[in-house]
Amino acid sequence: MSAPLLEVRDLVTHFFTRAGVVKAVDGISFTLNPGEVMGLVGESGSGKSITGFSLLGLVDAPGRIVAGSVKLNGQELVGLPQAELRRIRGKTMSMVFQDPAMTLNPVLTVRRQMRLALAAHERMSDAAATARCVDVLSRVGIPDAARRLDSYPHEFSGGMRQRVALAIALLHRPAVIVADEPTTALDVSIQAQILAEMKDLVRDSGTALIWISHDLATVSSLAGKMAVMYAGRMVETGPTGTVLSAPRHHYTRGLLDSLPSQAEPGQDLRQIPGSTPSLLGLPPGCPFASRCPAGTATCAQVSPEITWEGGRGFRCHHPLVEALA
Ligand SMILES: Nc1ncnc2c1ncn2[C@@H]1O[C@H](COP(=O)(O)OP(=O)(O)OP(=O)(O)O)[C@@H](O)[C@H]1O
Repeated sequence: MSAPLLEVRDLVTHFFTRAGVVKAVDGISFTLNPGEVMGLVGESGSGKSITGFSLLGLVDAPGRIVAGSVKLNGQELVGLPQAELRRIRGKTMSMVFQDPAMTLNPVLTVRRQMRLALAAHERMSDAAATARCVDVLSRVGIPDAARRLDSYPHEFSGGMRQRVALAIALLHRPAVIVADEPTTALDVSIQAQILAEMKDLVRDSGTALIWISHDLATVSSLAGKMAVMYAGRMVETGPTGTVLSAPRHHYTRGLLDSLPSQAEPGQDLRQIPGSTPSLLGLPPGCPFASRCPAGTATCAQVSPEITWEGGRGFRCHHPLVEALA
């Protein structure tokens, strides 16, 4: 069997702060093949964004990758000099952020920024560059793209701005896109449109997509497989339908129980009791132990290794066995 497009093994990223070591990403492993979409879910602060940044070599001091491997088309990215990572970023692997302002420069027209992004990796005639820009803008749902090229970011609505940022990420037809909550700040109807467009893009281009979100509904509609993060760790992973219908980890179950559709009409949503632990002083065992309905003394003391069963994996001493009703 050929090597996966992206292979992440035991990735660990820490921030070395005055207050101590923040274990933001603590042993993430997954593979991704062309055309696959993986959802990365978890509560705020669970390490989703830092995982995405780590893949692209975008973690700045006081943070750094301290262990693990990220292989893209078989090439190890961890430890590559920044100059080489820049050659890969935007070209073979690109990132879309929650806030399009992270990508877009407010004082440059869209044409100018796209031209600069193209020039970073390819020499092209003006005519060829314009054709490429119009093509990607049209593909992400920007009407009248040739005319809109000469607009500034503020002349677009929020949804259209995010589409422009997405178009820039797509300019070089990357093999992998890491999308960090790109629709979270948008209206629900615009979210649904962009999700539909992302599905088409992945289907038509074979691009692999990592879709970072705290929203299980978007992940369920877009991603064939998913990973659930808790306190920097990947606590469960597998095909999305299987994980959501028969979670093995109690945290995944808790997330599902807190969805509106799971609540009895007229009742408050069930929240997972307790709060997420500080990543500065994680307990020795399972970080979810103190909130877990099945937590035992062993769970508090011994960190569970990941158990792989078929295409899915989970880190739990007392995994759930029954599918959800
Ligand atoms: N520069 C930094 N210095 C210290 N700690 C940091 C730094 N950046 C991030 N962290 C820590 O890393 C942890 C993971 O952050 P991350 O942004 O990946 O979470 P997230 O799951 O993406 O959350 P959200 O959904 O809110 O974006 C957080 O607890 C945060 O405190």
